[in-house]
Amino acid sequence: MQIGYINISIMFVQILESVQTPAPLDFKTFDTPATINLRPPPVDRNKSFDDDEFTKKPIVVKKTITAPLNVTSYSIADLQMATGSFSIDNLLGEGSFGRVYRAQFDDGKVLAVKKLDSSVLPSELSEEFTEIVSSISQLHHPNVTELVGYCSEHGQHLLVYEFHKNGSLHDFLHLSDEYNKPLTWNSRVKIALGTARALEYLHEVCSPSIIHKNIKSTNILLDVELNPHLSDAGLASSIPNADQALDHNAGSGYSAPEVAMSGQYTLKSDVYGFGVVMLELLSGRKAFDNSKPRSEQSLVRWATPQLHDIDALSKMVDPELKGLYPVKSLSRFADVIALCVQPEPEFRPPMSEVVQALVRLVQRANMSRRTVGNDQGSSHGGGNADAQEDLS
Ligand SMILES: Nc1ncnc2c1ncn2[C@@H]1O[C@H](COP(=O)(O)OP(=O)(O)OP(=O)(O)O)[C@@H](O)[C@H]1O
Repeated sequence: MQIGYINISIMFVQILESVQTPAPLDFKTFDTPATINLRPPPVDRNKSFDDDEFTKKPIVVKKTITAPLNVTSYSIADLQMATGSFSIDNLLGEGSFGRVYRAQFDDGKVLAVKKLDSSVLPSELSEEFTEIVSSISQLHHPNVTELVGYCSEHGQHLLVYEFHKNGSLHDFLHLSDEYNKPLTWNSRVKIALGTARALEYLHEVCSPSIIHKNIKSTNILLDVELNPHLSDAGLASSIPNADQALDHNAGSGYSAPEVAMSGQYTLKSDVYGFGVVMLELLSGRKAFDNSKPRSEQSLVRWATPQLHDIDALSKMVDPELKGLYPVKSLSRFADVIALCVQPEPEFRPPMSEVVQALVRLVQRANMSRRTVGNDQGSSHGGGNADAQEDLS
């Protein structure tokens, strides 16, 4: 009887210890970035009840590997109210993983709700969803869209993010209307630098490092001050079958050549996608545009031979800028692009180097502004595109 009591006590202490020792991801700097999977090792569902390890810790096995959820849990009813029953009027867009809705709550707060498609995450995978939420909720960076909540009810899985009023960089660049003025050169540099910092954080600060896998201008959201926020961070690397859902990206113009060949995503394929976004910022063109003549449809193929030729560059630059850009800044920006979109992944720079190059570009622009007084001397079109903003 007493032995039984001691055994039960030991088991109880074991369970308590396991529950009290969650394994949160740490975000220390690391030396050798590895290809990562944010998810903990999969649980072997074929293990029998006789299995030694299984019988010793039957309840707490998953608890020890999933960090606590520190985001709000919403009910479906809450989200239905806030999105007008997921009405078309509140639909912000639809992507690889599901639809995104604008949600306005009773207290006036506005958030974005991503309803994951059941084909992406079947209803029975609720435990996997908890792990996904747990992983993504640990990402905190000023240029990464923050996960603020989730909902897992009736087999539905929804992610609730902060809402960015100015929508995506893609829409801002390519669907500009009377409300969206063309982006100034400085705003473009600011967006590139912020996005580079977000990727540097995922690649080189998070441990294990996170491959975004889906860098493109629709995943860069802009706030009211046009600061960029990278969306979907940690999503593709934690959803079990994400790579299949991302297959349609093959012809989108953002996919690195080696991804198109082998389907293998790496940190360097993210760097390539980032280079394509920079090209979009420079040229105002889409990554792939089938309304253009064949030789100009792929932005990378069309633009890369011209990146080191200043005359060609000035023809390639977004006409919406109306010549208002400092020529040196443009050519340094083009140099960074050329490094990022190299066909050989091993020659592409790590994101920390991209950040440093863009910081130097901004610092030089700020210095020359201080010494010259304004940009007129160096602006291609004689305008003063950048005098009003400090990017550093
Ligand atoms: N947090 C948000 N705030 C404001 N708008 C958002 C937010 N998240 C997404 N959107 C809008 O919803 C659209 C769809 O987003 P989503 O990420 O689902 O798809 P996508 O970026 O077009 O494609 P993919 O799923 O391949 O990334 C975005 O282009 C953007 O306009």
